[in-house]
Amino acid sequence: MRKPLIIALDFPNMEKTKHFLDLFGGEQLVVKVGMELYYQYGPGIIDYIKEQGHGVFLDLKLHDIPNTVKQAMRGLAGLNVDLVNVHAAGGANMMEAALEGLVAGTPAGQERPRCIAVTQLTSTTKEQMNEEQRIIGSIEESVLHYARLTECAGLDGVVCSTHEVSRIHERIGKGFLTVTPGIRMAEGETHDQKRVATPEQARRLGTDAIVVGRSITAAENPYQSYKKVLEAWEGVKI
Ligand SMILES: O=c1ccn([C@@H]2O[C@H](COP(=O)(O)O)[C@@H](O)[C@H]2O)c(=O)[nH]1
Repeated sequence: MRKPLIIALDFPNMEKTKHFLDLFGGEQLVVKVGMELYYQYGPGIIDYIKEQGHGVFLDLKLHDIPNTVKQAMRGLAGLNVDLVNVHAAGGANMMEAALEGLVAGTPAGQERPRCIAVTQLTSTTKEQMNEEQRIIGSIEESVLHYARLTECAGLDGVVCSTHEVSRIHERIGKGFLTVTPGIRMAEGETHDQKRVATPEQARRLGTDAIVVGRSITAAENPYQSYKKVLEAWEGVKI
């Protein structure tokens, strides 16, 4: 099965989003809708993207008390998205509640969206984690801890950086999804990302899906950049 390249649609408005998607003609994509678009347009933006036939990862990173997250997930389950997420730092009870909400809100006959948890953001360094979050040890230890917690809560996988993928697969198993942002071409600018990797590294380390934003969306020719990242990710000439 083809492993997804998820394009992060971090655009300021609907017009720019539509213009970007039009560049791909009829090609079926998997895209990520985050806070920037969803907080402005709500379910309407999801309906529009689904109508175009694209898969959707709704990246809202829920983090609140269990009951609030449960009820929010119940609502999101009705949007027919493929993947949603929470912050693992919200704890096991919150993650279990998220799953309960998703199961309860999924319309009969539809598959429930898969649910993953953010471990340590790819913009976080070890120093920040140690000093600001007061979590001791290495990033890898913290990510692994959150991944185990996520698995125990019954979720489908995690968001992490490419560099933690092999340890997670080794400890938890290959069926546990690893979705990795922080993807950059070797020559690319890293922006605010700290734990970055190239698409080739992600493929070699066994990542299940990569999330790519600015390397494609901010490129002069987004379609050409998409093809370049896809070739590197899939390891074949397209
Ligand atoms: O740890 C995380 C979790 C989520 N993201 C999201 O992925 C994209 C990355 O965009 P780039 O432009 O390729 O940096 C963005 O939407 C983030 O919200 C992440 O980067 N790291």
